[in-house]
Amino acid sequence: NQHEPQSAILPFILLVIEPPALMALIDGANSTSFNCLRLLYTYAIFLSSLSLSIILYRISPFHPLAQYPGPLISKATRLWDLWNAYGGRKYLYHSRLHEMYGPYVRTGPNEISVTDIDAVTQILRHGGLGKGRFYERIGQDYTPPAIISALGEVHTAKRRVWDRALNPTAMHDYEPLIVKRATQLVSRLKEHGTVDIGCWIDMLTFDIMGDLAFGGGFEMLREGRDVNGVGERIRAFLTAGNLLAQIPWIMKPVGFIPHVGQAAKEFDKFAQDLAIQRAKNGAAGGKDLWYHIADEADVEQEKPTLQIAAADSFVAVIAASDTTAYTLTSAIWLLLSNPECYQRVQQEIDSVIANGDDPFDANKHRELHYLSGCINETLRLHPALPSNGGTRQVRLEQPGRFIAGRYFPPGTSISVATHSIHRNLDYFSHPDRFLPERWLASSKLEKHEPSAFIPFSLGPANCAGQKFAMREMFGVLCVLFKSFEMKFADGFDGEEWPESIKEIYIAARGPLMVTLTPRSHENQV
Ligand code: HEM
Repeated sequence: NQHEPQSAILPFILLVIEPPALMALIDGANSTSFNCLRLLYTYAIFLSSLSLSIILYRISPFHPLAQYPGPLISKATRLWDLWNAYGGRKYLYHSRLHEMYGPYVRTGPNEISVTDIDAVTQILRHGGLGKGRFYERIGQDYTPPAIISALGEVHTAKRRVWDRALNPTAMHDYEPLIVKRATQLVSRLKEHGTVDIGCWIDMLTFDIMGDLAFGGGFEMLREGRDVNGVGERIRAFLTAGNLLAQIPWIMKPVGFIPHVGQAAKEFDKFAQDLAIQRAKNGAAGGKDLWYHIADEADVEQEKPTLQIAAADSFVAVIAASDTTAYTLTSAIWLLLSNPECYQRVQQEIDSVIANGDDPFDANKHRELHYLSGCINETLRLHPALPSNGGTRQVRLEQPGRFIAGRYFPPGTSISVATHSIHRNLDYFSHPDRFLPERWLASSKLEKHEPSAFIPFSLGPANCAGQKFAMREMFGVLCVLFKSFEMKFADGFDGEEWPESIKEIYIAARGPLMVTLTPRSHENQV
């Protein structure tokens, strides 16, 4: 069948009962005794002939996706991508496939990976394809409905709230909290000297989101570690989600495995406890993200329950912390690996942000053209969601779709290969090189296709926190470059660092060991 099952439960029951039922049917009344070996043979023959027939159909010219090129193993089974996802390098494997086969590659029996930006725009924009089966399942099986898994009108209503929570006026309210945390980061870093800078930036972004989404309480910077294991829990959740996303219909039965089901429940309970604490203690200062998400101003017709507000606020922590921290860490790695860019960006920051200025001032950020180029170049080379999150889908119950002149039958999943698009020679000259100046008006580079730059995705479900993330990244880099001279720590092999990057839905990274020396004319934030 070209359609994957909706849930594994019915197929699983059928697979278990069909062989003995067949045996009973064939033996009929002649059966005198139960023969264990014969039952095993029947299972083996039944399951192998079923698997073989499915595989033969999938790789045959009769399959509706037969015209799309791709490796035989990917056409035959999703297990191969599951294996690649397990190693965290699936996005790199897909990039290689695109180099070999072109902009449309069959990466699963019913999945196409796309790098053609015309198609990607049509897929993600209004009226394009909805979020795929993975999002549906996490919404149904694992979490109360939160923005990331919401579909249709529910998504539109939630998005309205999120857009209000992250508009310029709201962001202005958040600034004192962010500045306070950035100042704390600088003083904590001064106590150390040589640090895993990625880890400290992670603690900064988690503390900021803890303050904004739940009124505080993470206190990672103060303690110098992830006290409540928030980051660990989130990464474990994302790692599992990333694997389940490869075969979404298996999610429900996986939830019945005691340990997994328990972990999901604990995850929910953790968010609920934080929400109860925020509802009781109030904000860490002024209006925060929770104020909007929980609709404390009573603007919406329907106020969310505590459970739903908790789920959405926890999405804020998940969506905003590791993504921003990974991008900032990558920016530092790229700048340390390109000393001339490091010098230039530091000079620019020094000339625009005077001592005592607010490094989070958006008006100042507009003058930092080269820093803006560095951040864009980081997002291009190291997108925090290398595969743009989960797949989109031509819905089973609807007719097939023509996208950029190609036909996609009902049930087709489509994966947007962001990493591959960003490094595509058709869209960017010297695509693998860190060239911040390509983003400057004076750039002479031949190929530069801004529409192929999609680190925050596109369309109605693009990143709700894009402006917030940019403001935070500009501010944190200004603070760090004003406060410290940075270099790779002695004995640390900077060149090897990209090898540590793994995709766990978002990108995760290994330690980036950096030695920090306070600058003489440091900035007071
Ligand atoms: C450099 C940092 C960031 C990057 C690269 C990034 C990227 C993305 C991408 C690619 C998506 C689409 C994911 C999908 O469809 O599954 C997304 C969704 C989202 N992001 Fe971000 N993000 C960043 C930071 C943030 C921040 C700081 C916030 C909040 C303060 C945030 C909130 C969200 C939300 C709520 C969604 C879901 C939007 C929806 O479904 O309508 N993100 N982000």
